[in-house]
Amino acid sequence: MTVPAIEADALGKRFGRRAAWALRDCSFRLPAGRVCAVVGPNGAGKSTLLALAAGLLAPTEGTVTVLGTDPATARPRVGFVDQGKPLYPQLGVAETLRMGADLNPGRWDADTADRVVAGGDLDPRARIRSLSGGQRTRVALALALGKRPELLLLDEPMADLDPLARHELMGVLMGQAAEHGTTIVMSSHVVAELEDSCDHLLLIGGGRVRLAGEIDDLLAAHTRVSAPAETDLAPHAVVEARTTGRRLSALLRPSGPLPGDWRTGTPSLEELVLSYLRNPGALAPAPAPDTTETAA
Ligand SMILES: Nc1ncnc2c1ncn2[C@@H]1O[C@H](COP(=O)(O)OP(=O)(O)OP(=O)(O)O)[C@@H](O)[C@H]1O
Repeated sequence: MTVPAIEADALGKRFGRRAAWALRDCSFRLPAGRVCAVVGPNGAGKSTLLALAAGLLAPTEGTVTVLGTDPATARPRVGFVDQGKPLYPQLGVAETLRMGADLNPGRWDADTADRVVAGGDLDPRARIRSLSGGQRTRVALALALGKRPELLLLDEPMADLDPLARHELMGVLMGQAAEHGTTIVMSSHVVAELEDSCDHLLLIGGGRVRLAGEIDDLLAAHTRVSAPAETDLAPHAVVEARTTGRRLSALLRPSGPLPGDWRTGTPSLEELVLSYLRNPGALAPAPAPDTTETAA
């Protein structure tokens, strides 16, 4: 059996005995080698989940296993770029990369780290404190990629990058995944941008996993339909339905063939995510059978 990159079982976290749960009862399994999008509204628990996987927070209940072991033990094999991109402000860019090389003897990928920094036209002598938010992100990504991690956890890595830099660095990340089989887990609010690059989805809402699985499977399991307003949608599972004038528009999980006079289409990832977020009561499909098992 292939070891999953991350496996969470009834994982929960709260910051203090009386505080609300930031994350509760989260169970999912992320196969190794995938590029996974973690999406959800502000305060949903995305950063908390990534920090738990990075071993920077301890669970209040449940467990999280990373690369087959506990997060602290896995840390040398994991790269993490926090939302705040913490770096040493007094160091220069080149010094920061040298520090990365010193901290990761034997596995430092200087070519990749240098290439990421060079793409931003950064002066190697510039102090971190003098860089813009997007330039700091570039250095933080260079540091994380230089470590050549097996698992890369990125908390909103693209948020302060300009569109060209986003495109270029997304390409670097996808290249890393394709060439080295790196598992990448990235949170983002720009769902439309994730559809082409990510192959797995983890949708978090209200501290719980609302939807998880391979994006192609999730899209194939749902259908956008348009039918006359009085149509009964049973027995199909309705995620969202709205009547506008004489038409009923809905997002369904069909439980059998649909009537031929309904107009149907496959939803985009953004439509799927928005429908689930707008309808907290909508039940997610049962998890797909585990495909990480390999024949012995
Ligand atoms: N250090 C902390 N102390 C207390 N509460 C916290 C702490 N970190 C997060 N929380 C709370 O946990 C919940 C989840 O926060 P988290 O930062 O994980 O959400 P998020 O999905 O990453 O949000 P965003 O999209 O805004 O970055 C929020 O209610 C937040 O207030």
